[in-house]
This record gives sequence, C-alpha cells and structure tokens, in this order.
Amino acid sequence: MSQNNQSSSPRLLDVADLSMRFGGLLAVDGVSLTVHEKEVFAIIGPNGAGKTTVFNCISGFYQPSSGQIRLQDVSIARKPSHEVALQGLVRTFQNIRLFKSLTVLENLLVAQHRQVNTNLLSGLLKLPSYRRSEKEALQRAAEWLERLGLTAYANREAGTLSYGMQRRVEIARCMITRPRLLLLDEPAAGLNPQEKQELQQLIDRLRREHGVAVLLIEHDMSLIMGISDRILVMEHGKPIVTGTPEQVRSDERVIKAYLGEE
Ligand SMILES: Nc1ncnc2c1ncn2[C@@H]1O[C@H](COP(=O)(O)OP(=O)(O)OP(=O)(O)O)[C@@H](O)[C@H]1O
Repeated sequence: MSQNNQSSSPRLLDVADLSMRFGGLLAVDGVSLTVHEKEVFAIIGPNGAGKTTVFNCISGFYQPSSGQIRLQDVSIARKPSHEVALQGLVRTFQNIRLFKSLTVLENLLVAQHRQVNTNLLSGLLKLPSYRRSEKEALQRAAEWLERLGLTAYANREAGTLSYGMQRRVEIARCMITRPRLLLLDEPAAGLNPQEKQELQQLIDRLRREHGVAVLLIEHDMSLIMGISDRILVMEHGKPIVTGTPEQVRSDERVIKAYLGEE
C-alpha cells in the first residue's frame, strides 16, 4: 500500500508539549505532534509507554496536566469528549464500545442523535423538519452500512457479530458523524490476518474517498509500516522520534527501545 506525502497539507491537529501526571507517575512527558489533513499518523511504543494516555487527552477523556491541543487552530484541551466530537474528532476504543443489544442499524442511528433535529416539540408534533432529519439519518446509515459491507447485518444485534465486523460497525459509527480526524485505538487487536488486510485497505479508502485524517495506536508492525505516513515512537512517556516508516525502522534509538525488546 502506498503512503501519501501529506506533510504539505494544512495542519489539522497540533499537540504541543503535552504532559499528563497520575500522582507520582509522569505517564506522558512533553509529547508534541502534528497531524495534517488526510494524513495517517501512528503512535507506537512498548506497553505502558503512554500512548493511550495521549489519546485520552486528545479526545477529551482526560484533562492534561499541561500542554496545548488544537484542532484546526481551536483549542480543545480540557474540553469534554462530546464537545471535541462536535468539532470533528471522534475515536474508537481498545475494547469495542457498541450498544451490544441494539441492532447494527440502531447503533448508527444513535450515533447521529446530536445531528438529527431533536427539538422536542417538533418531534412530538412530527413536524416536517423532524421527519426530514430522521429520514436523512436513515439514509446516511444505509450508505455507511453499504460502504463497510454491513448491509446484510443491519438488523442483527451488534453483540452477535464477529469481532472483525464489530470493529467495522464501530468505524461506521464514527464516520457517520463526518469527522475530520478519526482516532483508532488498536484497531487490529483481535483481528485475523485477512481482517487486518481489509482494515488496512479500509483506512486507506476512508482517507482517499472521505478526506479524513487518521491517528492510530497499534502494536501490529506490519499494519503500521504499511499504512502510516508518519510514526511517533514513545517510550516511558517521552517521544523518542517522529518520522516516516523508513526513518523509524532504521533509527537506532527505536530499535533499541522498541523493536529490540522483542
Ligand atoms: N487512569 C490512570 N491512573 C493511573 N495511572 C495510569 C492511568 N492510565 C494510565 N496510567 C499509567 O500510565 C502509564 C502509561 O499508560 P498507557 O495506558 O497510556 O500506556 P500505553 O502505551 O497505551 O500502553 P499499552 O500499549 O499497554 O496500551 C502506565 O504506567 C499506566 O499504568
């Protein structure tokens, strides 16, 4: 799979000197990174390096101890996750978080509730504006089900699908809100080799056809090297190096700190 050179594209996410302290532990220590529009940017590093904590700070689940986080020049540090999502940044989780007893379609409808006209009065009276936004939500759900090969599963309870399919539903649920930046937390975890290959193709397609940038944490090196434009390597909360897959692969500090441990 070919990487795109997106470094000349406009900057989408700017993280500057981010730190996060838990009591006596400095879990993230001075991390800076920039994600450009339509870029695929990966964060890698050994277990406990601080990757998930960086994700939680960016997506509004943690309030960083210090540092700046800007999405298209608007500060999002210390904003709650639902506000960050409204600004166009959405995420998936290491452990899939779907409404398992709702159908796949219902999961996609729930995801849009903030965008649907939820004015109580217009809902009660079933005014045309309410019916129109409900219809649009259904249409968008059908489109995303088709794009991700999920149409046949629309009426299945999400919890009964295979792990790989649930991951797809999760990604559809994010994409349906039309984000500019999609954060994927270990998207290949638990997938078989064929599903990993499909995931790689899917991420590439989302970027090319829907103009979304992707920031991901992943342990699967073949996926990372195959899909990323640039990679940030972390160790013990600190950034070690940021570069292209080729630069990272041959960097001695990375080999020592990360690849060397295996
Ligand atoms: N809510 C928390 N409270 C206290 N310590 C935490 C919390 N979250 C993370 N940590 C600690 O911060 C450090 C970094 O953890 P983090 O989960 O960010 O690492 P990671 O790189 O994502 O690891 P993994 O690859 O295993 O998911 C670890 O030492 C972890 O125990």
